[in-house]
Amino acid sequence: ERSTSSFSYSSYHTLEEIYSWIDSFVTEHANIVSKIQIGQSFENRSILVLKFSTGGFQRQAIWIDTGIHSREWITHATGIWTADKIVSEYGKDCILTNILDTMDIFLEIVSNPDGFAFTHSMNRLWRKNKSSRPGVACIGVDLNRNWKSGFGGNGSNDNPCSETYHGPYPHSEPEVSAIVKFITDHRNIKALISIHSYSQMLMYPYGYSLEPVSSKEELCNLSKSAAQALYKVHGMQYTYGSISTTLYMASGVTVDWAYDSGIKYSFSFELRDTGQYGFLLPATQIIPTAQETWMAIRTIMIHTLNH
Ligand SMILES: O=C(NO)N[C@@H](Cc1ccccc1)C(=O)O
Ligand SMILES: [Zn+2]
Repeated sequence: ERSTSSFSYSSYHTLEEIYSWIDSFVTEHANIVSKIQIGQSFENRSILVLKFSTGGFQRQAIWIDTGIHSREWITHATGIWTADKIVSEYGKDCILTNILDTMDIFLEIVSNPDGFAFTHSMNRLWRKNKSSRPGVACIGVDLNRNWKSGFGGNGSNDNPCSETYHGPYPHSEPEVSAIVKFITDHRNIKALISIHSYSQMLMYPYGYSLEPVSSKEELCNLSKSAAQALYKVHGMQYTYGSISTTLYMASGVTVDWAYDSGIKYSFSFELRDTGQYGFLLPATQIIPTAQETWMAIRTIMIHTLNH
């Protein structure tokens, strides 16, 4: 991509197109965006994070990841649009400007690059990463079951051929350990938003337990406000609540690890739709989905700034 002006934000893109867009995007907005490689995938692809910062050092920050499940293409597309929204709103939208004048934003768009490449080449519905181990018959670990909190519990599977295989041990997967290392070393991440599709839900911990988290009132109210802000844009209804009570038991998930690591404002989205197209959401819905999701993300960010 020579420049982002020719990039279509209303289309789905390949890994190569996204990585070259990232380079153009960072070049064009070098005053506020930088690119960090936090690690390498199992198949040795770069794992890239965009950093949005207006200065300071180790400022309190917000982490957003998309694409941890490779078939959920609407999430990468939403991440890309969100990156462009952040740079275009800075200096215009006073809420986003206030956020970025105090906090940094980290955005990992392709959190599972090997799986994503595979959805373009071989299997559009591939979910896991592409790790393989001697003597193990099937490929891939579910990167949303490989985290330490509740690892191996109900709502994950110890069968390597399962779509929810948790892996041999917590943080065994390079795509997960890279994030763990980055967030742990940073020491000042205040909110984490991990974006999936589909079902139209906004959820907070726990997935590994039916027990309510200590901050359940606050997280419930915040998820309600965020869902309402989302609804106002295009009338899409999102349900909200804890993962285990709203969706199903899921152990070893990103947001449970984040919450148990002290990141109180940890949320997971399930974007559009509710099953009509599912993972094959038409590209015509990319921008509407991203627009409404932005209003929910912005609600979570301003709450994080003010608390
Ligand atoms: O990935 C999908 N659907 O595609 N659903 C998520 C649901 C989820 C999201 C966040 C935390 C726990 C559970 C999954 O990993 O099962
Ligand atoms: Zn998912």
